[in-house]
Amino acid sequence: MMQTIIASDTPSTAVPVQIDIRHVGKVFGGKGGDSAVIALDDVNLTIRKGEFISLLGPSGCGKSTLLGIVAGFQGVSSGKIEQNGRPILRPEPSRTVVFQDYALFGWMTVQQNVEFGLKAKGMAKRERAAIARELIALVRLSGFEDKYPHQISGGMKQRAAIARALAPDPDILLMDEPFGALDAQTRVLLQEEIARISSEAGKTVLFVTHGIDEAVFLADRVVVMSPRPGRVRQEVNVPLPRPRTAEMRSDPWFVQTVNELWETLKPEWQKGEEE
Ligand SMILES: Nc1ncnc2c1ncn2[C@@H]1O[C@H](COP(=O)(O)OP(=O)(O)OP(=O)(O)O)[C@@H](O)[C@H]1O
Repeated sequence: MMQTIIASDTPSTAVPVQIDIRHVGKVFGGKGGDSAVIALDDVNLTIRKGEFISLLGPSGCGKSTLLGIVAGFQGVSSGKIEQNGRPILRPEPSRTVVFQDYALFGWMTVQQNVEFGLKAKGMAKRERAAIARELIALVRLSGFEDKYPHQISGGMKQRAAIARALAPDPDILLMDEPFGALDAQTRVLLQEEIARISSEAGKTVLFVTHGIDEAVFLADRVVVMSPRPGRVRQEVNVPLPRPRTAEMRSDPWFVQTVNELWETLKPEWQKGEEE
């Protein structure tokens, strides 16, 4: 098996821990004759402020379940999960989520979608309009403020969804296969965009993906999960400097790491295909 690589730019232990996942287990079903599914088993993960973590693994290894637990959508069956030392019990604006299917409100313009969370918080119109405009510029959608979701492309919808998720100024941005529905070229462009946006916004990010190259390209640390039961099998620190740029995809370390991860994960992917 591949060696876990410890990079020289591993976030210092002086950087505060933001999310602390300790011995987390999650079981679905098992009542009334159902067979239980152990979605997560003894998962441990520490996420430090400002880190970009990719959660990588084949279908069914519990990535979305873990992201949902960090979001506060669902509780743990065992173990504990904390944000800044306090248990995560419910969804909060300090942790926002970008899903694969955009989840924009179809009856609202881009501007209104981005303002939505700020309006819900009771922020005054001028202030929220100014914040939304800034974020729309950050995701390079200036000029499209008044468009409705059906009037813009999939990639633009996902940019708008990212701006909307950044609007409440969350501690952590949770992204569940956000580029999964996009064509290959748009996906590559958006990967470069999120690398830039997360650096510029200085956000902690937990990014769920099946894509090995996407996981390595974006992350400070790739957390590799294995299925049945879902566990963390390996962590790879990524020594590539920030901001990430397209040419880093041909860096020998990048190419070798993607290949090694593929060799490691291939049997599990093949097994998943056969099921
Ligand atoms: N609400 C639920 N009820 C029952 N089983 C569930 C539920 N949610 C997830 N599971 C099961 O838990 C396991 C982990 O699922 P999860 O969706 O977290 O995996 P994943 O790695 O995100 O997969 P994918 O990449 O396909 O989205 C799977 O076996 C799945 O069928």
